[in-house]
Amino acid sequence: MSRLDGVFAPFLSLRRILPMLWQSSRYWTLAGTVLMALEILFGLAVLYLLKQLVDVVTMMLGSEPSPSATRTVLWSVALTGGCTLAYLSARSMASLAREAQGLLMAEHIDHEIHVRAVRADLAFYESPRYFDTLQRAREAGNQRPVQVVGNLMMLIKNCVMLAAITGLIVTIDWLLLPVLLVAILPALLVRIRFTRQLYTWQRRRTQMERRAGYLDWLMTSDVNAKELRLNQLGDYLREQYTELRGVIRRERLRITRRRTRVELAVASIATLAFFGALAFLAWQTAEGHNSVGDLVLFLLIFQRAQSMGQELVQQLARLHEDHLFLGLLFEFLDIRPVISQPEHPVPIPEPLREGIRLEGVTFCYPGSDIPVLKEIDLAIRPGQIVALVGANGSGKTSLVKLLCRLYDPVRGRITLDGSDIRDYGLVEYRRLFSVIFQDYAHYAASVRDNIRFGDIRQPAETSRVEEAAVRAGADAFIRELAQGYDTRLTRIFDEGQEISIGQWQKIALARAFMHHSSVIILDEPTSALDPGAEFELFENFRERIDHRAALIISHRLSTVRLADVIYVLDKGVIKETGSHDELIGQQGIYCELFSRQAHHYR
Ligand SMILES: Nc1ncnc2c1ncn2[C@@H]1O[C@H](COP(=O)(O)OP(=O)(O)OP(=O)(O)O)[C@@H](O)[C@H]1O
Repeated sequence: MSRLDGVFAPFLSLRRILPMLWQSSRYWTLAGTVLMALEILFGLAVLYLLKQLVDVVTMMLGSEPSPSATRTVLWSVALTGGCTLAYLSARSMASLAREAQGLLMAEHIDHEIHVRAVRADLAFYESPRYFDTLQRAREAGNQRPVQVVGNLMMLIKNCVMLAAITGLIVTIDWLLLPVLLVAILPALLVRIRFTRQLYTWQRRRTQMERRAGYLDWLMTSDVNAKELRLNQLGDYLREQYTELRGVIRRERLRITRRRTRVELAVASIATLAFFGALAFLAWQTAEGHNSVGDLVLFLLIFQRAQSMGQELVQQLARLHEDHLFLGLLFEFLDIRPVISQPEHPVPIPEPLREGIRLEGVTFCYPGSDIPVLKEIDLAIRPGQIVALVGANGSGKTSLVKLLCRLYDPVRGRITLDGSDIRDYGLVEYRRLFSVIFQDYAHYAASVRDNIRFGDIRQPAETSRVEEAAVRAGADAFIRELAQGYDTRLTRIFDEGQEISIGQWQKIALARAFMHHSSVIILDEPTSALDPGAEFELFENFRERIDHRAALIISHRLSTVRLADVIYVLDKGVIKETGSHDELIGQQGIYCELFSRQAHHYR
């Protein structure tokens, strides 16, 4: 990118920012623009009136004092004072408008980020590259867009002011114009160069910053407090954190040191230019080519112009910096989900006749070409209970993610009543399922909401929450809590209460039962339940789930016995299929696993 491009690039951001600004705060945008115009107008009027005042007083010095001349001076003073008051009021109101604009724009950007974050594919959160984009968008901050507009307004204001003052300087001697340029331009180029360097460095360091943030979270969050203390990890983590912060600090200071050196050189050139010009003017004045007044005027306004120029440089540099960081925000806002909605979705069959089938499904996670599922054929018919068993990492959870269309297969297809699931509306299709994953959510909300989140379309006071809790075997312990269903869970907020892991799991189960879906998917649903609770859950499981279809993943083979069909996954491949009795008869992997577990129980 050329230097000139660098200077003008920030204005490109405005193409996207201005419509956002207009959308988020029309009233304040209009008010802010009008007030800024008034501020410039009154500011210039004050300068002009001051000059007039000095002219009038100078004229009076050479003439006799008279009441009319005194009145003129007093009127002139009053007018200048009035304009100054108007200027100050416009400036204050403009700053109020900018603040209001800023708050509304920040909310708007937050909203845009949240919409994209919620819609983003699951892959987004499972890939560090994408996750960095989110982090950088967050760092770009929600204040940047409004800063760009604020800076631009100030820039326009300063440009108008500087033009007026430059005009005055040229009236002294046009040769002073190149001197003024030498005093301003190099500083501008230097600032732009270092802003770019800082930006590139920050982009490179996102991962490191995120890692430091993670270590900070490890040391300060309650989630890991127990392990951290028992394993005495505190010192180790602190050292790692200090080391990372040290690298970040040193690198940043290196850039700032370089910048300070170059800026000092540039400031020296500007000072040389100023004193050179002063020497020239002093010589000209001594030779009688200039008046002493010109010399005084030069001393008064050249430095003012120089400081305005520096402000301008800073505003341009800030605008440039904002533009770079806004690029990061736009990068995130432009990410489109890969799991997309068809243009003309097929209506979901009601009720399901054939159910769901996986036909030759192969799947690799994005960024990897190692298949975690290979040529999978599997069917879940309406009302059928299907179980999936297999060693850790054999691909069970990945298969559930494909079923729910959190990912699409790389090869093969998944069908619902014969049609590819990519032909159905995404939201409608996902609504067919209620799922609890192994790492189910612990919401810092009331017990009622924790369950209702399984079907948020239900009203806040729905009796379905209690029904779901009864089905999950959670009702009894919930009623014993201090505020029953209204008890707030987790200790993140005041009055929150913590419950045991098994109790959390029962609440997660209730959340899955809350939604009257066509298919219920339970990934390790009883890993934390006591044997009594587990037995009760599966004793009359079919009635409990209203004879809907279910997919159960469990390492406890006593649990999967009740399934109509059991699939045995091994390294992403289905090795055995059949009912419990059939698989025992096959004397294969399942039979061996079952015998081993049964042996332990005996
Ligand atoms: N987000 C991911 N990105 C890349 N690879 C992944 C991701 N999640 C899982 N894997 C890989 O996919 C394979 C299957 O993982 P999966 O979670 O499906 O196994 P699982 O059978 O459910 O295991 P477990 O019984 O331990 O829950 C593993 O080798 C794992 O490393």
